[in-house]
Amino acid sequence: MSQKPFVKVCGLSTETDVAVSVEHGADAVGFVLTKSPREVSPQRAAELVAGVPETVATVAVFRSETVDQAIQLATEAKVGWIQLHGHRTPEDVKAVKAAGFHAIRAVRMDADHSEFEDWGEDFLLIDAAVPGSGESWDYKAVRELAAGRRWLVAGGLSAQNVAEALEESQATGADVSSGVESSRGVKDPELISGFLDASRAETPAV
Ligand SMILES: O=C(O)c1ccccc1NCC(=O)[C@H](O)[C@H](O)COP(=O)(O)O
Repeated sequence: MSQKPFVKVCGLSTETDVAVSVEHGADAVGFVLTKSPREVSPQRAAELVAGVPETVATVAVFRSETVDQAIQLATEAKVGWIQLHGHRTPEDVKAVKAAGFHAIRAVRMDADHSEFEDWGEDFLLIDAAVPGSGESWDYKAVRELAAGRRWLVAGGLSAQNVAEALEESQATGADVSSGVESSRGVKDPELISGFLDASRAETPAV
């Protein structure tokens, strides 16, 4: 990859983990506002967002919520971006954008090809079957399907495989959660900084 990848660290819940992500060059930080071991309230997300510089994107993540609920909760959390998992429609993306948010739409790597079409989102996020599960997959499998899109590769990434995943998939960037945790839902600052450094490393020639 010749351009610097766009890297998002997701599922943050402490000031320390947000600060480490920002200091080590994260382009986006994510807060899970849906049922998850990483769930934070919109009020807690707003406290964390207050410590994020404007140059870094703040993302609220949703799965089972309707788009109207997501917009309401994201407004309370004071984020600039909404990430939608689950079954979605082009109208959902339009509603997010019309409400003044940037949009990330998440799809499973094995979704119907029609779901990889451009619905007007800022990024497509191509993930494992279960979001936030730490499951890896064959990142090069969607390379042709996603070519020409702005998209993030996600699912089972860590400092050990992110550079290779970016190279193989030709994604615009990467998203991580489990791979920077010491146990489920508990982020590790050293793993966060290691991931961010590794995501910008060139893949060694083989
Ligand atoms: O992280 C969660 O628990 C979660 C729950 C419900 C919907 C989305 C969720 N996470 C979304 C993300 O952006 C994750 O970072 C992405 O799925 C990658 O996760 P991981 O394989 O753990 O790195």
